[in-house]
Amino acid sequence: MALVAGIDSSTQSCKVVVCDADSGAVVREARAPHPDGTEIHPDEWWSALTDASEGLLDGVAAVAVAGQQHGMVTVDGDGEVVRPALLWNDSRSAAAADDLVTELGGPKAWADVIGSVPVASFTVTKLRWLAEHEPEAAARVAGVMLPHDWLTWRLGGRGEATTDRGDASGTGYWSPPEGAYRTDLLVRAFGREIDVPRVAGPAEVVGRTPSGALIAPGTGDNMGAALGLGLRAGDAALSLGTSGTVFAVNDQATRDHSGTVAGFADATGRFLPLACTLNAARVLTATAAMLGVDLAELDTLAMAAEPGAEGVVLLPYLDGERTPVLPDAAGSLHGLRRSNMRPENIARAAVEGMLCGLADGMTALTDTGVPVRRVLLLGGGARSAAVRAIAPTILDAPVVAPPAAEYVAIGAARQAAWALAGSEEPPVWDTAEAGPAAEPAVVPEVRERYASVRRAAHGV
Ligand SMILES: Nc1ncnc2c1ncn2[C@@H]1O[C@H](COP(=O)(O)OP(=O)(O)O)[C@@H](O)[C@H]1O
Ligand SMILES: O=C(CO)[C@@H](O)[C@H](O)COP(=O)(O)O
Repeated sequence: MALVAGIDSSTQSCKVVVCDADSGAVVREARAPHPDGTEIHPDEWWSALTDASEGLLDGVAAVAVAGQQHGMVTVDGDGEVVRPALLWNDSRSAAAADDLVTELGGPKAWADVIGSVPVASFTVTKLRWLAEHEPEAAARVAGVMLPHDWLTWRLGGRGEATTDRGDASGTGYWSPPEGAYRTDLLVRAFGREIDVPRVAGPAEVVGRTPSGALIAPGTGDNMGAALGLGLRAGDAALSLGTSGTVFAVNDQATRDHSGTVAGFADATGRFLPLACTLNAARVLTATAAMLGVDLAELDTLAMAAEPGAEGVVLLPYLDGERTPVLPDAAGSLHGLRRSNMRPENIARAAVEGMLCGLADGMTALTDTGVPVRRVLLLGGGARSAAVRAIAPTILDAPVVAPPAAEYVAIGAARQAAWALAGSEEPPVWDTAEAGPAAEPAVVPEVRERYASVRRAAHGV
């Protein structure tokens, strides 16, 4: 039995799974935490990866890394890290994003060229911020990589730097419709040309680990999840990790001029239109902490309240927000009265608020012409019984919760198995076989009230 490994280096932790290359069955797995913060030295990711994979990779024939998207890793001419990486959820480059959008002629101009309208998450805006705010560090930069690029490069002994089209599509200087770097946009942002990783083919072998395992190109974490779930036409994944994402695999490139849907590429040669919120599973942990309960008790409270939480609405912009673009917003509770100010309603409002933002993302996705006939829940937040119970009251499509598993890491392992097999298509794995879907039981007033509170509070 050949074994392959997949690594998910995400915002809060590094997860490693080892799978049977033929069936995808998970043979063993481990994880290690990442430090909190929106600015992290990449050595922290390496150390978590090393800790999590300790003793796990023996006998593994191929490996791939899927990583949190967009993070800016800058290296000097010797390959040394210039400054800690700015992560996807670091909003300091919001003004740089506005400037870049205006300079190119507005949101449509960006969407037409790269399929997305850059916001502070995108690497291109972080490069502009660095050039403007830290000119001495910027002067030492010889190259820029994404988190998964840098880890893949380290695994391979710091040889050639590579990336894949999925993760490259979140930089803002690689165009999914054109399938090529737009060096002009990188130079526009940073002021000069710097090295970028070569974009490898979806199942190319890009190196070997010191123990001889093949290294596949890896990808962004959402693209990894799409591979791990085996997303098909009509499926939308709704991931509740640190970020909330809703995405689908599509044959055509997406260009959403409103910017709500990012027109990313996937890890197989197709496309991955995606909407992303900055506040997802941590809305639940923060609400549980505020109420002084654990996550299971939060579930019980939320499920004891009526849909709509008797009028209580949480706008969950605890870390600012990306969709809608409100980088400086704070969260807010609305509709409190003496009669409804109960923990049950606050818990329910947290789950509903988190899901309403993603329901809006799903509507934007279908508005671009992507069909959604089924929603698959994944990520840490999908382990919540309340989320699984409440999702059908908010999302206008049948909802399924595949068995709880690390689908990003499994997707990376599937890519590794693909590179190992050298086949045209990825191996067929049925790791995400889900039970019956919960039919939608939408309570329209919940989203309507959420939207009217959001408009009143933020004008969007
Ligand atoms: N049963 C649960 N209910 C609610 N949230 C959960 C549950 N289990 C895990 N989480 C949350 O999921 C998050 C981690 O999810 P994960 O998808 O691994 O995130 P990331 O990939 O961004 O690091 C944490 O914030 C954790 O508190
Ligand atoms: O920025 C995005 C998508 O565009 C995020 O989805 C990141 O890729 C982080 O993922 P998680 O750590 O939340 O899984």
